[in-house]
Amino acid sequence: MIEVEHLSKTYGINTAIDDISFSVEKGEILGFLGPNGAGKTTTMRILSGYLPATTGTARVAGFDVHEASMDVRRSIGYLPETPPLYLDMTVEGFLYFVARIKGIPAGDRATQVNFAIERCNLQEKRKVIIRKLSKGFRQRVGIAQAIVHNPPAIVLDEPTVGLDPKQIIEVRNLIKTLAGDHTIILSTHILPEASMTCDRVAIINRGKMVATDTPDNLMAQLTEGSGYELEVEGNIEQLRPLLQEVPGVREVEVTKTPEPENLNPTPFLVRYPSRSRLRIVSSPGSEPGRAIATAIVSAGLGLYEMRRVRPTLEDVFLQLTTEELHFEPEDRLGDDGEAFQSTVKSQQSSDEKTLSETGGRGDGEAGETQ
Ligand SMILES: Nc1ncnc2c1ncn2[C@@H]1O[C@H](COP(=O)(O)OP(=O)(O)OP(=O)(O)O)[C@@H](O)[C@H]1O
Repeated sequence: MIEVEHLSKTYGINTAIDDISFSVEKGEILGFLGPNGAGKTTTMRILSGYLPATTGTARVAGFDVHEASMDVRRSIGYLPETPPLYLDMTVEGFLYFVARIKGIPAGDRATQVNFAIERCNLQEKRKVIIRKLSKGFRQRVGIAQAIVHNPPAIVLDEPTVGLDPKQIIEVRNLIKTLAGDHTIILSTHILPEASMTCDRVAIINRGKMVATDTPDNLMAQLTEGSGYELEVEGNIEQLRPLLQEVPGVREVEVTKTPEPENLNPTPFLVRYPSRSRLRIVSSPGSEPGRAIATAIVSAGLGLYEMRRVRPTLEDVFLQLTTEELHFEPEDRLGDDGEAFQSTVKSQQSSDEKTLSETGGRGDGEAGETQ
């Protein structure tokens, strides 16, 4: 549905995007991630026909953005970071206005406006002046104006920025319901949002595409950050060499040692002063959890908590977009610009398997309400 090939854009001497290529299949939601100034908005504006590229091609629904820009505009709905709303119009009046601007024939406008109002759940607000709406409802009106002509593709630039947690969930759910019928590109800074909402993500840094894959695949291949956190009671120095011998264990770090009772100034604040906390880093692809638990129990120590730690999309993002990359050579971008084939399974908290006195944290939606 959307195909981008070797797209570049320069502003004077400043290269905003540099030879990027990607595609989005029909019905897919692609998350477009990148730090500030990475080139996301520039790419989205080119795709939406609002900005010419310097070199390269982009096609939406088969139409070239340069050669058939009017067809492209008919095929795409664009929600810029700041929704273009006329605050003194009613929701309905504004959508009729947009429908006319977008060239919808007069006889079809009522149907199309009703379609957008229903899809965005704005029925109760259709007669309300936009100025009086909350930011969340204004964002829905912004999405309604993007879909009023029922385009096959939708481009949303930071659609949840500035919304409160409840509004974020509502807009996110709305985006999910639009997928399937529509192909969606969604830029966001909220990485759990990308994990939860998007089928695939594309990560752009300094104008270059550094990764495109499903969030799960990207996370699954991250070499750093997999391991376990444990709470153990007993002689930790006796245990440490045993753990280091377990196949798949790369590093054992004691993060909290037992506190000598006479040195503990506030014993009532420390529930378990005799226990240690450990962080174990496992080798990529290994699964030493069972052997770790066996080693601890066989050594006669108490195992009170064992929690798997998995890299998150945030870890992937940081590794790909910070200066000091820590990848092994085979995990880096190839010199030929070949996409990064990388990184870690499942989002950290939702899949954490906790073996604990108090049970699992079960905070898989931790990012949801931030
Ligand atoms: N009109 C312009 N003139 C000159 N430089 C521009 C212009 N628009 C964007 N740039 C530059 O191009 C680069 C990419 O900007 P762009 O807005 O596409 O990034 P972004 O990823 O959307 O950033 P953000 O997340 O902050 O919105 C930046 O270095 C920016 O300063």
